[in-house]
Amino acid sequence: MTKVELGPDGKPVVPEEVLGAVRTLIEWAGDDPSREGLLDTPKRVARAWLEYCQGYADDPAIHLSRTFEEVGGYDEIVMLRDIPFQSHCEHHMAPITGKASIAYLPKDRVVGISKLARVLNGYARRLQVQERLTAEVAKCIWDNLQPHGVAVVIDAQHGCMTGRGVRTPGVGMVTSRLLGSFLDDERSRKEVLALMGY
Ligand SMILES: Nc1nc2c(ncn2[C@@H]2O[C@H](COP(=O)(O)OP(=O)(O)OP(=O)(O)O)[C@@H](O)[C@H]2O)c(=O)[nH]1
Ligand SMILES: [Zn+2]
Repeated sequence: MTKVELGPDGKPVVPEEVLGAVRTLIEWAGDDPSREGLLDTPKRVARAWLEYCQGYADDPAIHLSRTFEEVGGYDEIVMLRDIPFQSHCEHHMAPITGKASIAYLPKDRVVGISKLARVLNGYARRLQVQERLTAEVAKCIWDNLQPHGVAVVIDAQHGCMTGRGVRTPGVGMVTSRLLGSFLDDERSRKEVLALMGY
């Protein structure tokens, strides 16, 4: 990721070529980038995209580096259900809006529960396809916590299918990645999917 400089107002400085690119897009789309309402738009758009893509500056594995072992012998499923998130599809840079359920079956140690949502955001705030997002979140938890099982299910709507193209508002894309005991053991798989509400 390009190093971002902060201006005196504490906001990111936007290079002239980025401003120019947004101006060109506005013009190409049919509007006049020099009219008053659009004058500051390139700067806002550029800064907004830095936020949408904040994940490039994040190493999601770091969020899983602090674990706790004293959990009273708890060795059942730990889950964050229906975490709302936003991402952007890498094909159209259109919003992907949805919810993710993330579960793992701990082996000896657990992680602070907010960290699962942080891992999700670290990968979601990039240009994505939903399949890769699902797989990356699962792999990060699998590699770093080395649990007995990991399950990630994402249900999301794609702006490129609602606001344009095929225009099918309301349709959800569902993806899942199950690893370890959630993949191998039918009883565990059924239990985790039932807890997620599937
Ligand atoms: N598998 C998958 N497809 C996605 C995702 N996000 C967007 N897409 C699809 O990416 C595809 C890109 O297809 P193209 O034919 O190259 O692009 P397009 O002409 O804009 O396609 P339409 O959206 O059908 O108008 C579309 O079918 C999108 O629905 C995603 O996360 N996963
Ligand atoms: Zn798309």
